[in-house]
Amino acid sequence: MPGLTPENAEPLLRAEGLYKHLYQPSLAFWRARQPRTILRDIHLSIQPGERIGLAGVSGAGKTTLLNLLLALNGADAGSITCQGRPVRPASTRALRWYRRLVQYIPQDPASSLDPRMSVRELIREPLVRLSVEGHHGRRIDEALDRVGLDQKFLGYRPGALSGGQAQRVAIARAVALRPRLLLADEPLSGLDLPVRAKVMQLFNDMSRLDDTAFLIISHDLSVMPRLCERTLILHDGAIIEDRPTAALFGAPEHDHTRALVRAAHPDLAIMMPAPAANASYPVA
Ligand SMILES: Nc1ncnc2c1ncn2[C@@H]1O[C@H](COP(=O)(O)OP(=O)(O)OP(=O)(O)O)[C@@H](O)[C@H]1O
Repeated sequence: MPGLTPENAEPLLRAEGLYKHLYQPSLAFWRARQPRTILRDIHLSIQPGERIGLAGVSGAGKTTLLNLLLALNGADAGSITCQGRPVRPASTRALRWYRRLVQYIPQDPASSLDPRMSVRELIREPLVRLSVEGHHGRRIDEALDRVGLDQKFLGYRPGALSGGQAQRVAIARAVALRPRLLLADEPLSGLDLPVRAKVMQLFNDMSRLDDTAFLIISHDLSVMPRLCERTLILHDGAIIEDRPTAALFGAPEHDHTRALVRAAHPDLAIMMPAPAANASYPVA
């Protein structure tokens, strides 16, 4: 029997053959409702510590896929497993173990954080909701420290935070649960350059030091070389590329990817090193 190597080890998260259809009412009442396929035959596997980018233009299906991976919606076909266990939208209780392993960092946290709660309450809330045992105060201090925010912010409410500070509170909420995978939706958008650099450094450290995996979703391909070793391109509901980021930027296989690379940075393609089978891209 072969040993358990990274190649044959069960990934942290595996999606196989996912389909999602949308049933739109037909304008002609005598015709049956016509399903529209939003996601088609999605295969995806995420190993511990991997940083993967998922890019695609508006309407490509990123949010729909994210909602399946977060078990907020069910797929019409295919399966998702986490550490070998099936993941299905079910009761909150049944999903508790999954929510502790897989956390979400929302786009635009400034507007998604409850304005009535202090930073301390915001970070504690998921620990209570998911019945995390142990000393919550210690976890809150640790999470705040991890995202580089001073303890004085614990008493602040979201209205008193800058965009970058709110983003870090949103990350601290997820980090306090010590998740194995973070799904981050446009995590750098709206941040100024120094804060962007801090968030990128944090993600990099978490993947290297704690083996936390990341799936970073963005319509902007230019974030991928800075953050992700592997990049997936979603186009019209299908993954058309899944390759090491440097290889993808060095020699995009699809016209659609070429257009995305050009839009991300006109000079980026020629700045990239030649693609190699095991290429990885240095994170700034
Ligand atoms: N509830 C819905 N009703 C009608 N169409 C929908 C619905 N949800 C998704 N769609 C359609 O499914 C497709 C994929 O949408 P989705 O929101 O997943 O794309 P996206 O890549 O996340 O786009 P964006 O970057 O703009 O958020 C789009 O064509 C969208 O119009």
